[in-house]
Amino acid sequence: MNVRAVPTKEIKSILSEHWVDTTRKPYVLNDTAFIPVQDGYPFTHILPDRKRKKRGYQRIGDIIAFHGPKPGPDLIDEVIITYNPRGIIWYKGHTGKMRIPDIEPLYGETGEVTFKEAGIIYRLDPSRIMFSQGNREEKIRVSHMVSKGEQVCDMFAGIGYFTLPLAKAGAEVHAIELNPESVRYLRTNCIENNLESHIRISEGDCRENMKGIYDRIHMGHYNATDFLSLALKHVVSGTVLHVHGIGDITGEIKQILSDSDRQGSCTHRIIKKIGPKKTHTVTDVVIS
Ligand SMILES: C[S@@+](CC[C@H](N)C(=O)[O-])C[C@H]1O[C@@H](n2cnc3c(N)ncnc32)[C@H](O)[C@@H]1O
Repeated sequence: MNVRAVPTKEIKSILSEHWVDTTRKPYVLNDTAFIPVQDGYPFTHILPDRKRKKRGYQRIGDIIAFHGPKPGPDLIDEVIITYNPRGIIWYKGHTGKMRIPDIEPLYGETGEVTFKEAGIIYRLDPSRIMFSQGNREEKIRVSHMVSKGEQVCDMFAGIGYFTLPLAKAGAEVHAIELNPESVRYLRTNCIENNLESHIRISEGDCRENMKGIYDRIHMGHYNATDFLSLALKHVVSGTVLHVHGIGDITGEIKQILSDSDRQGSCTHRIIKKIGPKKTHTVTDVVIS
């Protein structure tokens, strides 16, 4: 598709020009809009035809990451033209309990990136550590639930995905993480965000590191229910748990509560779609 790059703020007036191909949609990227041009008129760029179904990818700093099937050369070219990224990677999957990404580099370089999301600075190497932008709304939601001085345990802290927004919202967070490389980024990210006095980091397994009673327990792991009976040893009436999982796990949670002689109310919500008929969910459990 032949397009002309124009300033986005001029798009409204330009769309009525005679050279515009009105059968195709303009493509807008920040301050630049790419307007489809009719045959025979001058153009500044050629973009791949955009008729195909839109394929999702993440922008993690200046690296583009694809999930799902391997993208073809046309899509890779489109992404290069559109974003001029430092590198493009394809996440083939994750391995082991630390969810270490199995990636294939597709273009340019990979390596450490620093970026801001909802006012928090994150640093990580997306080719070595997972990052899910689909959890953005959930991070905002839970951080709005926090009261100042609340004692929170983040049992699967990673590089601080939830730890950092929770601490920024006023919580005192005990962040536990098994993967030493994630812990290294977690420490850096605490300093980058000036939150080191509100975050206590334990490097190791949450099964050996939880201490005392918490007001809130964050369980950001797809197999969180495997760790729920342990978490229930660190609650009192009023403690809130955010139990992540795949699909509706409220039945399983109620069974574990009952087996542990605990009672609580469960509210289940979908965070994102992760495959055909497969959803990443979170169930808020308020202990009574
Ligand atoms: C799914 S990732 C983190 C996800 C993050 N909370 C999010 O939703 O984006 C899970 C993290 O838990 C860590 N992990 C896995 N098992 C653990 C355990 N038993 N104790 C502590 N951390 C663990 C992994 O290393 C990984 O960083």
